[in-house]
Amino acid sequence: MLTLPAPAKINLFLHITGQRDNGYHELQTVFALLDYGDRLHFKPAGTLTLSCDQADVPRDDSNLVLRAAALLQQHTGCRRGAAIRLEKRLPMGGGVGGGSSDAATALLGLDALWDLNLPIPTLAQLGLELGADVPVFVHGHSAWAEGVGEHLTPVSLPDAHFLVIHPGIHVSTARIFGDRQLTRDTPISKLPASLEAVLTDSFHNDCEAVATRHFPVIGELLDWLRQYAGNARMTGTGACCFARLTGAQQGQQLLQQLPQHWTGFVARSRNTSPLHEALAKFRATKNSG
Ligand SMILES: C[C@](O)(CO)[C@H](O)COP(=O)(O)OP(=O)(O)OC[C@H]1O[C@@H](n2ccc(N)nc2=O)[C@H](O)[C@@H]1O
Ligand SMILES: Nc1ncnc2c1ncn2[C@@H]1O[C@H](COP(=O)(O)OP(=O)(O)OP(=O)(O)O)[C@@H](O)[C@H]1O
Repeated sequence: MLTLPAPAKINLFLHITGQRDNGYHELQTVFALLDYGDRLHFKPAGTLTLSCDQADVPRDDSNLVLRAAALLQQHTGCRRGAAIRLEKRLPMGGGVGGGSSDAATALLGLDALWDLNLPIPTLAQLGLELGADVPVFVHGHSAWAEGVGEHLTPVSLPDAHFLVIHPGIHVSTARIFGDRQLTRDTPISKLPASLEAVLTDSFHNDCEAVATRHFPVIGELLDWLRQYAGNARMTGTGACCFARLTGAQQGQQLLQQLPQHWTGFVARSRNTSPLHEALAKFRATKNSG
C-alpha cells in the first residue's frame, strides 16, 4: 500500500496578460504549495478502480485521478491496475487546485507503483493534457509561472502561514475565463524580489472582480478577511480567498469566528511539495528492502 499527499496551492497573485488564439489565457502567477490537501491510497490490483469518501466527487472516468491513470497506461502501454482511494479534503471548484493535485499525485504515484520511472518533464507534459495547473504539482516546487501556467521557475518563499476560506460555492474556471469583462491586459511583470512584494497592491488577482460580480459572497468573504489581515486575496478563479497570518494561532482563532456556511483551514507554504518528500521516502524504503 502506498499513501501519498495531494497538496493544495494558492495563487499569491494572478495577472492575466493576454489571450491565445485557442482561447487560453496568458498569465503570470506565483503558486505557493501548501502543507494541507487531499490524500491518495494506492494498492496493486488487476484493474483500475477509484473509491472516495465524499459523495459529491465523481467516481467515473471524468475523475482526474482515473483520467491521469488512463493517460499513463496509454503513454507507456502498461496494463497493470491499482485500487485507488481518494481522501477528499479540498473544496471542489475552490481555486486551490484539488483536482489538478489529485491528478499529479496519481501520475507520480502510479509511475512509482508500476515501476515506470518516467522523467518528471514527461509526467508534467502528460499532466498539462489534463489541466493547466497539473504541471506545478508534478514538478513539486512553489513556483513563478508564465504561459498558461506551464513555464515554471521554482521560487524560495519564506515560511508563512495562510488562512484559506471557502464560502461554500463552486466556481467554474471556464465561466470566469469566458467573461467578456475579464481584464486581459495587465502589463508583464518581472519576477518579484519577495513574498511581501507579491502581497502588495501592485500585484493582484485579475479574476477577483469578475468572480465577485458572479458570486457576491466572494466580496463578502474578502471584506471579512480584510478586517483581520490587509493582504486578503482570492486564489485562482475562486471561490477560496486567503490571507497571510502572523502565525498558526491567529488562524485557529479566526476559524472559531467563521460565519456559518463557510469552511476553512490553516496551512503553511512549502517550497518543496509534501508529495515529493513522501515519494523520496517510499523510494528509499523500497531500495533498502
Ligand atoms: C486559474 C488557474 O487555477 C491559475 O492557477 C489556472 O490557470 C486554471 O487551471 P485549471 O483549473 O487546470 O484549468 P483547465 O482545466 O486547464 O482549464 C479550464 C478552463 O479554463 C480556461 N483557461 C484555463 C487556463 C488558462 N490559462 N486559460 C484559460 O482560458 C479554459 O476555458 C479552460 O477550458
Ligand atoms: N479528483 C478530483 N477532485 C476534484 N474535482 C475533480 C476531480 N476530478 C474531476 N474533478 C472535476 O473538476 C472540477 C474542478 O475541480 P477542482 O477542485 O480542481 O477545481 P479548482 O480548485 O477550481 O481548480 P483550479 O484551482 O485548478 O482552477 C470539479 O467540479 C469536478 O467536477
